[in-house]
Amino acid sequence: MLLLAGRAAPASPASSNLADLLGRADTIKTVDNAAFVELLALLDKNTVALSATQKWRLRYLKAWQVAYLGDFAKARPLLETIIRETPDDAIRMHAAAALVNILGYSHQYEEAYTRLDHALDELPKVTDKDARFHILGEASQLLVGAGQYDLAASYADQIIADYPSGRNRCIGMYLKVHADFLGGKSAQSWRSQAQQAINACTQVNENLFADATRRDVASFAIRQGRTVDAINLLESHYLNVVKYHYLELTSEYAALMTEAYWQKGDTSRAEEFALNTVDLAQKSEFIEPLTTAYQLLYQIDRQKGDLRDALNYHEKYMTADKGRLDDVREKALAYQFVKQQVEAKKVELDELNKQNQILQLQQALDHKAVEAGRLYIALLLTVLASIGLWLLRLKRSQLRFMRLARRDGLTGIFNRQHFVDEAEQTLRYAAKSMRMACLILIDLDHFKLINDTHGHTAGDHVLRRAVAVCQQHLHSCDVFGRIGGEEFGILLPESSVIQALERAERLRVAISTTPEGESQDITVSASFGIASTQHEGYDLRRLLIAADSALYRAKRDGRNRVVVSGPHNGPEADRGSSGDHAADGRATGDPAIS
Ligand SMILES: Nc1nc2c(ncn2[C@@H]2O[C@H](COP(=O)(O)OP(=O)(O)OP(=O)(O)O)[C@@H](O)[C@H]2O)c(=O)[nH]1
Repeated sequence: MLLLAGRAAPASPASSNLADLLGRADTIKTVDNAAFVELLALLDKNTVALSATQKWRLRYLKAWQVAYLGDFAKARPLLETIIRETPDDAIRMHAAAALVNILGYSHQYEEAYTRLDHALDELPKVTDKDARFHILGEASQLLVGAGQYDLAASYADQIIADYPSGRNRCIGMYLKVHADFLGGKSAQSWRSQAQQAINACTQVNENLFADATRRDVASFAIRQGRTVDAINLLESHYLNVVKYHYLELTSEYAALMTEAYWQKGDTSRAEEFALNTVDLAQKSEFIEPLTTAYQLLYQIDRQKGDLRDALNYHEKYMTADKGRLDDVREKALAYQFVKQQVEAKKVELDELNKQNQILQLQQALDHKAVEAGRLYIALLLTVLASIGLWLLRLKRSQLRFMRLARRDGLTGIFNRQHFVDEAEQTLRYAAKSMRMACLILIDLDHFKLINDTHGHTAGDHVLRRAVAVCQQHLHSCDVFGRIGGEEFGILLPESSVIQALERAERLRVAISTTPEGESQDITVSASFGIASTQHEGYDLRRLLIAADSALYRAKRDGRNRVVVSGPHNGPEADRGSSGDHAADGRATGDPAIS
């Protein structure tokens, strides 16, 4: 893996601005590591003056330096603490990228992919372009190792999209070309893409990445059998590559030169570069160039007929190739394992989310059910209230109809039927309790004449007034009703004949007395007939007949008088023993009661 580090002018020792120093330190860490270390020491002495974020940044740079020196065991917990504790997204992303890098170097692929996955999950919220570049670059390189070339290319594409120019665009383009090359996309378009990457990197003096791209271009040429092109390209840049002291790239160049010269038939040059590759690759355990070199040394010795050496190299080749294949398999397996775990977690999370959704729906349904229940209750109460109201109205109208059915329309007192019912009930009670009762029948005198003389309305008025007068003299237990046109009945419970006679006489006087303020033109009087249970018994029919008979006699005897029915009141009796209760009353009044 290539180092994805900044490159800038060395720090000015005169700079007193700690924030600037911090920024500068970040950019020179690989270009001038010694100056970088000095800056770290300077910043470390001035930590008090640093803000919280700057302190985290300094901690990250110090951890990075530990990793850069190759002390992965020490660097790892430092980076892990930063990832866990820093509130700054960009610093966390840089630390995660550095950790992924050292985990990859240490062949701890499973953890490297897991860390990478977490960091990539967080990436959408990271706005710092450098932090995005760092993790995307590491992702692209690590995924190439797992054989995930398309994915690696897509992360490189994101870097290219983030940077329209400059160093990071060069690196993005290199990563893209490299992933596409390993992914087998070696078409004509790839060659022009590779050229563009070389140009982009040369423009910004990133010769290392330009030469790394040339490595792929040369490898591509060897694959196509364009051996001379490959040798020319490799030879013209090999010395430059050596100067980087970047052993991985140098050993790869040497291995390619071995292949190219072998393909060309230049066995001695091929052997020279193969031994060179072995020397370089052994130092740094770069297994792929080593495999290539051993394989060719075996072939060269076999061609030379040096079978013992050939066998020796073949064994080394087999061992190196096994190691290479194991490493490739390990990376691929680790990637697949992490991917599966992530998928499983996702499924688990989806399942939890679904359960959550179901719960929420359930709650919503319960809520709706409660609401519906409330609505039903409200509806029920409304229906019940309506029914109650309706029943009340029905009862009222029933009562009104009953009253109308029982009352006389003109005077408001009981009509004939109701009077009969009530009187019969009162008489039954009186009979049971052996108490006397009397029935008085009242008939207005010459009422037809009043109607004829003063009109029907005046007649109605006379009727209402006569009723009102009677009501003034009634007791609460008396039963009062209109029997016919101008005829009324009063049943007096617990009343003797004498009492009935007295009360009838009071009524007679009251009716015939014209109230003050009323016209004296209308002369009103009434005749009264009284029957008592003492003589007639408690049958209403008999009482009515007897009272009517007495009333008839009152009319016959001159009206405006009271006559009591009874044996003493017969035509003879009237004048006999009783001495005629209703003596000579005239229409003018003054009835004589004996
Ligand atoms: N204004 C009015 N007149 C009524 C009503 N009901 C009955 N009448 C009248 O009352 C009169 C009763 O007349 P009659 O039966 O001849 O008796 P009268 O004229 O009172 O004579 P005597 O009973 O013999 O004194 C009739 O002319 C009826 O039309 C009513 O509700 N209003």
